[in-house]
Amino acid sequence: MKILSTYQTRDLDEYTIKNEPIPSIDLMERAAQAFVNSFVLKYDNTFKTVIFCGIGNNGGDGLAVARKLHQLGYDVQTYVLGNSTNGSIDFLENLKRLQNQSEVIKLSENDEFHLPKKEKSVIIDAIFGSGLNRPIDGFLAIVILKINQTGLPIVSIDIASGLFSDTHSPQSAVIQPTYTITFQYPKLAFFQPENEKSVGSWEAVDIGLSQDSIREAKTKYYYTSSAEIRPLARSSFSHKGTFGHAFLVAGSYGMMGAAVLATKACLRSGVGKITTHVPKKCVDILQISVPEVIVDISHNDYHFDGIWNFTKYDAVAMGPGIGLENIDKFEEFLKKTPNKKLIIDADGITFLGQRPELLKLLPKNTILTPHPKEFKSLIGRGWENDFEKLEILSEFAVSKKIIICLKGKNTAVALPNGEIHFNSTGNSGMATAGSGDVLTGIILSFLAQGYPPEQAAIQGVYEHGLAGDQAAKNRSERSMIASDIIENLR
Ligand SMILES: NC(=O)C1=CN([C@@H]2O[C@H](COP(=O)(O)OP(=O)(O)OC[C@H]3O[C@@H](n4cnc5c(N)ncnc54)[C@H](O)[C@@H]3O)[C@@H](O)[C@H]2O)[C@@H](O)CC1
Ligand SMILES: [K+]
Repeated sequence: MKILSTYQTRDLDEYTIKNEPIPSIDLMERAAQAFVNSFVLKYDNTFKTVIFCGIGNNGGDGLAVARKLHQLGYDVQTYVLGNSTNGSIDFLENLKRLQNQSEVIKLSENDEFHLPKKEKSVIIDAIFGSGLNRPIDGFLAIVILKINQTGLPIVSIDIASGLFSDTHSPQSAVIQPTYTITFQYPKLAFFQPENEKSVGSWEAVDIGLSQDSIREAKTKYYYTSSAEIRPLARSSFSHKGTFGHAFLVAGSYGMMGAAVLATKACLRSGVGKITTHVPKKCVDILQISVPEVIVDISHNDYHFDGIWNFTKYDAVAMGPGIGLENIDKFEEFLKKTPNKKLIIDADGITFLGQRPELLKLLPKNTILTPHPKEFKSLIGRGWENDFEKLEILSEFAVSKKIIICLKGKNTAVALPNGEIHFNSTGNSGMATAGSGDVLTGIILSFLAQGYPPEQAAIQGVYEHGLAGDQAAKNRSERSMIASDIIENLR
């Protein structure tokens, strides 16, 4: 699913209005209905509903929502903030329609107002939407801070008031919603950790914007939903050679869990065969934990000490738990991999950060799977905010011609063409030791089976999160561990 900018969304709105055609007031009605359809599933009409509206089109949505909820038997209290005579055309039309049916309280600068104390209340935020063009201050900022302090659930229409859709939002008055019901597409702001409190949970509802126009819109940002996941067909005339032979370099004495988890995850993701390279004293652990693995045994008893020949394998993964003893052997390994499908994780990424000139040795489309701290060490710098981080991420993937899965909530997969694909699956239970090793195993498996590297990365991240979500359902986010993710791969 595409993630479009505010300007693109405005164009889409205009195109839809002109070409469907549909009057803009009816499009607003459709948007308000889509919001209400979702809202009523969360808050039934036993909740007192307090709606704060600005005077632009976001406020217009709020007024239409107020009317619809009133008609559904909700106890609705509607506030309009600011001078309503300056309102947008569709705002003014919706104000008229609502005032015929229900009271509207107008608030400006020095007016006293009291927020609901009733426990069973919910606030709807329709002060500003995508039209925000500067930080909120003055009277409106005070209202927003008061709303946030009520402790009541808040549902934002389209986007939290005060939050910029496409750029960094300065620390100022921003609604902190429990839930955001956004129109048609998620906004880029939703995927930035710095905005966690200004988004809450979110859902995108279809308001019927022109599909032709959406198809033509150009963007570098995408949201991976189930519709984009297309597993390769598995022929029934197959044997274990059909599904590839993976090679994994992982584990060291005391860190064998990494090798076990990555190996198992690779097998559970459909690979034909896997050979795992481990130090001599670690062989028994691996062989007993995963009888299906073929073991390639190092000369060294305890840690990674170079490998000799891996030409026969379809894809190679390097790094989980190998230790940081031998960077020279790591360099030697990279020199032997000019045409390999390759994924590098964990200690392998740390090596690249320690010796950045090695990045030149990575084959095109190599997949790296850093978490933010590892990514910082890889690029040798930090960032001022999460939007800058995305720019750096995209530029790095383009300039090095590699794929980077920057791990976290909504893991961002950056491709060599500059695109960034945000993942839609996963939960906080996956922030647990070994979870990254499982991801490496899954992506390795897909690479060995012949998935194009971009798809292996995007789909690997998606399936990893999906299995994690199932694991959290079976246990809980708190008690799940990395092995549970493997058990829930399907
Ligand atoms: N364009 C359309 O056809 C549709 C728009 N929709 C709604 O319209 C919203 C966008 O509406 P608008 O473009 O009218 O903009 P908003 O309603 O977000 O803002 C209204 C106006 O407030 C002013 N403003 C911006 N920042 C301010 C600040 N910090 N302090 C004081 N004033 C400020 C600007 O002049 C802005 O145009 C969307 O978020 C969505 O909710 C929906 O009804 C769907 C259809
Ligand atoms: K809003």
